[in-house]
Amino acid sequence: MRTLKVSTGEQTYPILIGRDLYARLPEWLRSRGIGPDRPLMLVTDTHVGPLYGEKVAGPLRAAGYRVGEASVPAGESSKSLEQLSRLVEEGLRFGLDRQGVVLALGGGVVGDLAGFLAASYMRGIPFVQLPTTLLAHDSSVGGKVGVNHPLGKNVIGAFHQPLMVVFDVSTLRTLPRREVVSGYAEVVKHALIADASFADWLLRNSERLLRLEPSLVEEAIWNGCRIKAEVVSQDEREAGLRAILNYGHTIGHALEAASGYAGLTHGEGVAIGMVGAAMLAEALGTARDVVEPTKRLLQAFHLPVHLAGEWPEEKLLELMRRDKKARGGVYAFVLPERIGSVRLVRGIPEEAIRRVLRRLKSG
Ligand SMILES: NC(=O)c1ccc[n+]([C@@H]2O[C@H](COP(=O)([O-])OP(=O)(O)OC[C@H]3O[C@@H](n4cnc5c(N)ncnc54)[C@H](O)[C@@H]3O)[C@@H](O)[C@H]2O)c1
Ligand SMILES: O=C(O)C(=O)C[C@@H](O)[C@H](O)[C@H](O)COP(=O)(O)O
Ligand SMILES: [Zn+2]
Repeated sequence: MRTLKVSTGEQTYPILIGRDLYARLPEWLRSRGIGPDRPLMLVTDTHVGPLYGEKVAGPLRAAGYRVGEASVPAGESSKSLEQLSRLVEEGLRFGLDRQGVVLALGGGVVGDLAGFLAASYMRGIPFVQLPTTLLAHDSSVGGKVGVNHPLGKNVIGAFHQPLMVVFDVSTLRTLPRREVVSGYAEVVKHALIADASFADWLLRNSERLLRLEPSLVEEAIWNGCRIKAEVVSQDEREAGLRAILNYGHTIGHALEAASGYAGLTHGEGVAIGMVGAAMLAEALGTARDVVEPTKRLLQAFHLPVHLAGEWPEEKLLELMRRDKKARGGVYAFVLPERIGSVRLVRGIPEEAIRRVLRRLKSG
């Protein structure tokens, strides 16, 4: 098992990465001060629950914990106020009180939704992240929790750090191929923003990583979590530095919202968004030779690098003006300086973004 730590001003919590870890949850919960007198509510989705729900709940019940279970429909549309409200109802019926703890078992959708449940339920109770997708190496770390709104991605949410992150990588065996590919977008993002040698390593090992060779996948997840943990530990609430984790997300989030959270996965949107940001940097003259290496790395993981189909330009621009990094409707993008380094740039001219959107469409 590999471990990492996230240290914000107020708390420090562990990230545990390894195989067949759920049997040790009772021991780790107790070490974090959560004994069997505390009610636990396991939140999962309709794909993950039948596969791994019992693997999590079984050892906890055997150790004397009372475990309630709630499941949401699999997919991005469950990151909604409606599902949040349903989970609150399930929590109340189960008897989840202020001593309670939420266990988020699933990908980023469950992690963000159940995390926001924990952040808001009775004004805040603890939660544990149990990620089951590759992409969730990102979403389970750092405490950004929330739900979507038709007019903007993640616009209802909070910062609420988990008690711990337990990433049992054995769960990745059942992940559909499209979600494996999608998850690598955020791994690639972590390399592109902070670690050029990790980017080289990813390029050299892409085929083995796509085949989910266990030791390599663990190495990739560990490195992605390491980079994320370092950034979050320096700037928990995105006062400055943390914005670099949003590389590729100005365009990516606009694409997700414009498609009604149904057209493409988060990772696919981020992949296209990173190519767009690299194009923007080259067009504005703030970086050279970033588009081709970015595309090469994404394509090595079979990720999309251009926009297929019809996309409403005006709507995308409107969504980007409302992006959380924007101020007063002025566009803000995280742009590459070179492979392994990015920075937040405000005041991007609209015409430059239009040209990039057209270039992304033309392939
Ligand atoms: N909070 C953050 O910092 C952060 C970071 C990155 C992404 N996100 C959010 O994460 C979400 C995307 O997460 P995701 O890509 O994990 O999607 P997801 O949670 O929808 O999971 C993808 C699909 O895989 C299924 N699945 C999950 N684990 C499985 C397993 N082990 N075996 C079989 N099927 C499994 C799910 O049921 C779902 O159908 C987005 O909403 C995005 O905004 C948040
Ligand atoms: O943790 C962060 O900070 C990130 O930006 C990580 C992103 O990968 C993630 O998608 C996050 O949810 C986006 O945050 P948002 O504030 O742009 O909604
Ligand atoms: Zn993301």
